Amino acid sequence: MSTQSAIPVVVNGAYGKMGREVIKAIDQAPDITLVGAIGRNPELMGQDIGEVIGYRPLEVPVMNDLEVTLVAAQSEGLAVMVDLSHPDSVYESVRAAIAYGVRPVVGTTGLSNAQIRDLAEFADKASTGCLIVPNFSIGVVLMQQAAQQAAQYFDHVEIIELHHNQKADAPSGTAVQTAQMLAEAQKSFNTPLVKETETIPGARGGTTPEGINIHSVRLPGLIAHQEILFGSPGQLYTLRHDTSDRASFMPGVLLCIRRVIALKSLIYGLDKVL
Ligand SMILES: NC(=O)C1=CN([C@@H]2O[C@H](COP(=O)(O)OP(=O)(O)OC[C@H]3O[C@@H](n4cnc5c(N)ncnc54)[C@H](OP(=O)(O)O)[C@@H]3O)[C@@H](O)[C@H]2O)C=CC1
Ligand SMILES: O=C(O)C1=N[C@H](C(=O)O)C[C@H](O)C1
Repeated sequence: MSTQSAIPVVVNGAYGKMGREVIKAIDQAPDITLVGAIGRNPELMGQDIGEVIGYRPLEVPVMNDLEVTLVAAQSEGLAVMVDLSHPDSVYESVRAAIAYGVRPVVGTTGLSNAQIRDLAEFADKASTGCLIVPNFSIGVVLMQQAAQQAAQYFDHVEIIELHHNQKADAPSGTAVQTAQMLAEAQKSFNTPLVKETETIPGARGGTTPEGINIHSVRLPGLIAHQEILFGSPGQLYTLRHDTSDRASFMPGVLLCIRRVIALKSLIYGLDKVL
């Protein structure tokens, strides 16, 4: 019989589209317990987060003071902050969590490479685990691994990511991570055959330092989708992942909560902790 008590978790961005799903998933996980819920809407302060999200009373009030909530969480044991908020605020929130010894699981996208490097250094110095995970779904990990294999054989690749039109950042964190994984093949992609001219700026998408084009589509009716297209003379190889429900992210989120408490440094990507 295990004597370990449940892992205390704070959710930042608690009543957002992802935050609310995470709160329900935590409630159904016997080894994890919600101890804090952060949001900014002053009208919701002090209200029960379970009721705010239309679930069931959870006896955890919505708070807008991250630091107070982190201190309270830390007093309950080795605590975790799941961040599903906004690119503008995520860097500061993650730094604050590390400073208070609370392990961040970061789903929020839009962090720059420099910010990630800085957080890695900070987590290392503090010997505090931190997981940055641009995509929590297993299907995306499998697609990225297949893409890495294909990159050994194809010299031409473009990424198309498609999301709902309430998404703040472009390209998606998943697309950025996918391009970085392709770049591990250490080759130059997409050498142009002709001089290209964009008659509409941006028509060829954004280009990563490795020369991989990323195209971002934003439309109502979409959730989260990505295609990776490899081309070579006479053939096209397409990998595609579709998210039809945010439930697909929850096993990954719960896994990361369980994994991060044993870490002493920052790890980037779900694939590294599976
Ligand atoms: N890693 C993954 O697998 C996934 C990652 N994501 C990422 O998670 C993040 C959240 O996505 P989603 O739930 O769809 O977004 P939502 O906009 O639905 O939710 C974000 C929440 O964060 C709060 N918020 C917004 N701005 C700020 C800010 N500046 N400071 C603090 N809190 C803020 C908002 O509440 P309020 O303004 O009231 O505080 C809101 O409730 C995005 O970066 C998205 O890309 C999404 C899906 C999967
Ligand atoms: O904003 C979203 O919705 C999503 N964001 C993440 C990203 O930017 O890759 C993960 C997933 O695509 C959903």
